[in-house]
Amino acid sequence: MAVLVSLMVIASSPLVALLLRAAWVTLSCYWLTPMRIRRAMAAQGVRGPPPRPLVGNLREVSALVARATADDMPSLSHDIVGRLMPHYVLWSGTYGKLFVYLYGSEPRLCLTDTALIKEFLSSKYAHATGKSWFQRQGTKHFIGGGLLMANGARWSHQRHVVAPAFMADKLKARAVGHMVECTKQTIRELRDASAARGGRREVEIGAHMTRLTGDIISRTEYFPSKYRREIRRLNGELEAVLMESIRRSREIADEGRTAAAATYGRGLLAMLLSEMEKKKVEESGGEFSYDAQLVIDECKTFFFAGHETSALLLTWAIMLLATNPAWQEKARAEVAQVCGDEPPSADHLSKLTVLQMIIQETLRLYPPATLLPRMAFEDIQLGDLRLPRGLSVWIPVLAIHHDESIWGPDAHEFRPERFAPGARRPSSAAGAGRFLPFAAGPRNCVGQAYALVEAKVVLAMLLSSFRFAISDNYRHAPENVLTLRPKHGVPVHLRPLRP
Ligand code: HEM
Repeated sequence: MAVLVSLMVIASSPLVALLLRAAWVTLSCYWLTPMRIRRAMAAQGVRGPPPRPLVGNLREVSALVARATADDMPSLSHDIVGRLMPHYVLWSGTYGKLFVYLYGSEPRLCLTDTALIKEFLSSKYAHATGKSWFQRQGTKHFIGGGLLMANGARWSHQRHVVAPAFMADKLKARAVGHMVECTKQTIRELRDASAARGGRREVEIGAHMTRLTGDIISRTEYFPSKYRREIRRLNGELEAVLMESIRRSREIADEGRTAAAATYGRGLLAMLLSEMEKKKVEESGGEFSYDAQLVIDECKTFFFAGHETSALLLTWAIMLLATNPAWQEKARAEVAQVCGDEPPSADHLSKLTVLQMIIQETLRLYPPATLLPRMAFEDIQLGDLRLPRGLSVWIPVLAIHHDESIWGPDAHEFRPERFAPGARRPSSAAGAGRFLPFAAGPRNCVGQAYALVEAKVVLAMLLSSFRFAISDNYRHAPENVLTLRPKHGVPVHLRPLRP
């Protein structure tokens, strides 16, 4: 009795109460809630590996991935799921394709059923799902409140503002010309680089594609020129450059009081600035408005979301063409027939169907984003499943793209003909949920049309300028560092086709 009384006295002290509360919150966040969610899934027959306190199954995931990617692949095989997602292969084999594991304290449900994926990514759950606290924390200092990590009403508002900049007709009107000009410059650099190698003519094409897509997005969206180079190292300076650019644009608009859109010009940055101006003039008093920091976050989001992913698509496509000369010739012949000696124009693009098939097949085998994560912010009924609030749903895009039960026994082979017009279309309604390089539903990639136009323009121009073959120095070692990339780059031999 005396012990109980002393405990009650101690607990009534404010400091101790605070400490007890902190301990309770920590215990609840890191163990009790994840365990409750895990039990709720187990009650529905969805199981998974037993977790450890605090780390969950994190150590196993890290150890399995480290072991699987320690060496290069022995052959140029596209069967890469076991290498990049060994935990998926292990646990889906043990517990079935629907399983739960704990990434640290975050319970994650692995979802591969294509009908359920289609429903889950539909507009029905656009506001009930989003980016988790962990994800947002990880990118907070990088892309901040930009579209990629926004949730709920803020996300809708931001998406509504930026989406028009990426409509197909706008792209055709202004982006194709920038893409052609930037690619011409890269072709000159590639000619010089391969000539300088004195006969060997080998270049690491990935580095050139990264520079090229960086140039294209910054020029298309009218980002300041300083934006274009070594963006990662310049993160702080970059903010200052953008801030200065925003300040000057606003001063000009204030002096002239001209319509903001006309003053700022066109493109993403211009649209964001005029949106900011509009809110300032209207003094909307609404819950949401763009301020300078959010404009900066949005610009950075678009640069990072649209730069690396596009470069990887181009790099993997060149690797696949360099190792499949028959498809390379077929695509080159199509470009010659459609474009003649001209650079590709907006009108040519829809006629480049072989190139389109090659791009789709590249995105299937090597999707730059291998996973789609979405957190359930409220309880969700998905088919027969009840997903409790706080559960993260992970869609393993790479595994779905390589699934033999969906794509057939040749799922790991490069066969662009599966995307031929008239072939059984994976992107058709019946196949929705199985081809997800750009996600799906209202929260899909807002830059999808831009990325596809860019890939066609660049590949068409490279194909008509060079014949490429993979170098003996190529080491096939795909790795997943946020995006799916070739660990040692892609060295190719280039043979110029025109003087
Ligand atoms: C081959 C190139 C590309 C691929 C494979 C790709 C893939 C994706 C994927 C899978 C998502 C969904 C991510 C998620 O919700 O977790 C996404 C979103 C996004 N992408 Fe792309 N992307 C590409 C190019 C681009 C380009 C060129 C831009 C911009 C110019 C862009 C801007 C964005 C933005 C802003 C989002 C967030 C959209 C939202 O949450 O509403 N992407 N992308």
